[in-house]
Amino acid sequence: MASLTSRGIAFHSPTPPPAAINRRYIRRCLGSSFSGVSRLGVRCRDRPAGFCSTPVPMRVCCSSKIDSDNGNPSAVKDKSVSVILLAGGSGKRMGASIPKQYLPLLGQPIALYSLYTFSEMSEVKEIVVVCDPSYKDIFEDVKQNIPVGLKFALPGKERQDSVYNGLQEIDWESELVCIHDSARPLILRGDVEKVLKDGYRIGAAVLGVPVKATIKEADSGSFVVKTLDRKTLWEMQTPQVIKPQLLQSGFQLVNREGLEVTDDVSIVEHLKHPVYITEGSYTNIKVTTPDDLLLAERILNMGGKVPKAETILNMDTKVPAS
Ligand SMILES: Nc1ccn([C@@H]2O[C@H](COP(=O)(O)OP(=O)(O)OP(=O)(O)O)[C@@H](O)[C@H]2O)c(=O)n1
Ligand SMILES: C[C@](O)(CO)[C@H](O)COP(=O)(O)O
Repeated sequence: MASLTSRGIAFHSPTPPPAAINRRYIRRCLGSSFSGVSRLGVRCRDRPAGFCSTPVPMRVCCSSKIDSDNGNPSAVKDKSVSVILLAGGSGKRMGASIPKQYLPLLGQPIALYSLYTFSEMSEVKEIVVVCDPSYKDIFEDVKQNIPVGLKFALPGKERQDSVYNGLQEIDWESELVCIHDSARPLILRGDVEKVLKDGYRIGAAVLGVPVKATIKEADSGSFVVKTLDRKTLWEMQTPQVIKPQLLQSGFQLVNREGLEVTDDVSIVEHLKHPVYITEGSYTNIKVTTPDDLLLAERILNMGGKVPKAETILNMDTKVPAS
């Protein structure tokens, strides 16, 4: 049954919408294609031990096989991570009347999916939501249901300005900053855990997936310059995890030199500090255009872990009139 909120947005909620998806369930639905076989045709667990033990920037490898945790699976301490949840964009490419991160996905605003996922992780101390003040209440309304502190920061003109504003609000005692696009609602907790561990070891790590397509470089007249070697190409996602002081130093350089970046680890790359790619999941899509909404809905419908169902069911989500 669809219910209409005070802001006139219909939220269809016949059953509690899932706030996270279950990797095992998706694997069952998709068969062996979702079993961790990389583009190189090598299963992560079949790679030789130590394959990834030397941190090399941008090296293609599978983080789950890294053995430098010294057998300690929880190297990242409890309450040592500040999450910056980016919800300050306007979603032009979606073309909706409100920013895409507040559109309902199976009855729940997109931005709340990852908020819940992070809030359930013991490593997370606080979540700094970067959003326009007129949407703050969407997060305020669920504050009492989540076990971590919520802070707010104002969006900047570009994504990198929003990250900078969020960074200024974190607790500087935190060992890691974990930056996430709220427009990526399907992030899996297991993938966050992996990228946090890699970020902790290396100083900077980013979730990514091997590029499946053939990518060509073209000149301004649309003539092919060259075909890039697909084996070396990865598509970047979020979360992107960086030690706070390193990110702050990176921002000093980027701001001083007026550099533009489209993701967060690029800031660290400018410092020539190694950045590690943690292999993530293709399902961690960024909702950018209307077809992504349909895809996200389909992926959610295939899985079904529902943390905070009572929160979602009782939620009186408000979306401001445009
Ligand atoms: N000034 C900005 C721009 C983007 N974002 C956030 O960064 C994430 C990724 O950005 P993108 O998908 O490009 O979002 P928009 O900028 O909103 O989309 P568009 O480019 O279509 O306008 C989103 O969660 C978005 O809300 C932000 O916090 N501040
Ligand atoms: C950071 C990012 O999500 C990596 O894929 C992305 O670059 C941000 O969004 P945009 O669509 O590139 O603006």
